[in-house]
Amino acid sequence: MIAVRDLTFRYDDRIVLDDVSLSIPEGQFCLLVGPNGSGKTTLVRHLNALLTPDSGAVEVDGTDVSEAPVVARTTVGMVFQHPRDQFVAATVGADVAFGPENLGLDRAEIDRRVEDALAAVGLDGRADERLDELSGGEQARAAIAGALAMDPDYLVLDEPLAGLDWPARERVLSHLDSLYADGTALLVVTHDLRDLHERADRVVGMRAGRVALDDDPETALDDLAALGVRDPRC
Ligand SMILES: Nc1ncnc2c1ncn2[C@@H]1O[C@H](COP(=O)(O)OP(=O)(O)OP(=O)(O)O)[C@@H](O)[C@H]1O
Repeated sequence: MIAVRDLTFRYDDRIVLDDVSLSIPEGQFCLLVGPNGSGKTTLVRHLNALLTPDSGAVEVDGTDVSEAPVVARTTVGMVFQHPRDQFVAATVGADVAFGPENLGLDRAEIDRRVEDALAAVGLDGRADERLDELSGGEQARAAIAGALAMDPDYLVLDEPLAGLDWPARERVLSHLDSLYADGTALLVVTHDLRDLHERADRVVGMRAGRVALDDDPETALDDLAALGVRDPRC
């Protein structure tokens, strides 16, 4: 379980997360919604210790992530909205292999994970291409592949479908389905609930740094407009 307890965080003097408490159980498919600037990205960046709380704590499977950031980053995979920021290598294959290499896996296992992850996002056969020569959507898919190759227990995706063409979108959704079926917890930050709402177990909504909504997807529908989120049925 990911347990966020009484988390408060400021940028400079401005409170961006205000006493947030939230638990995400193993295997749950949870959507995180809310208006621009409500604190969604700031919250998820705490889940694997990319940010440190001013007060409160985040625990993953009972371990405080600030005390064990490497364990947290292995257990909680993260795909950001601007994939360029998260690449560490020049080519697609080297970047996707980077995480598994750091887990100390043997070469055959690394190669298998890279191959599977690239196939899952439709980038098979493109391992040797330079990341800076890919389109925005292809970069987004490479970033997702990087997280998939880590085989995390919890996977956080910030707007994973934005900018993807229809076949890539379908491929990513179908891969999310199989991860979920295999027991991976998914936390998807999004402004667009289409194709996600019906898959989710839960919708959490943020407003001004606080949790303003936490409900099952059907019940949450009535409260989406108040959070500036479009009803996926419209
Ligand atoms: N590096 C930073 N330095 C200072 N303020 C920041 C920084 N990053 C975010 N903020 C501020 O923190 C607040 C919350 O930002 P955050 O990115 O968490 O919101 P969000 O809900 O993810 O928004 P969006 O839907 O636009 O992605 C915003 O007001 C933003 O301006």
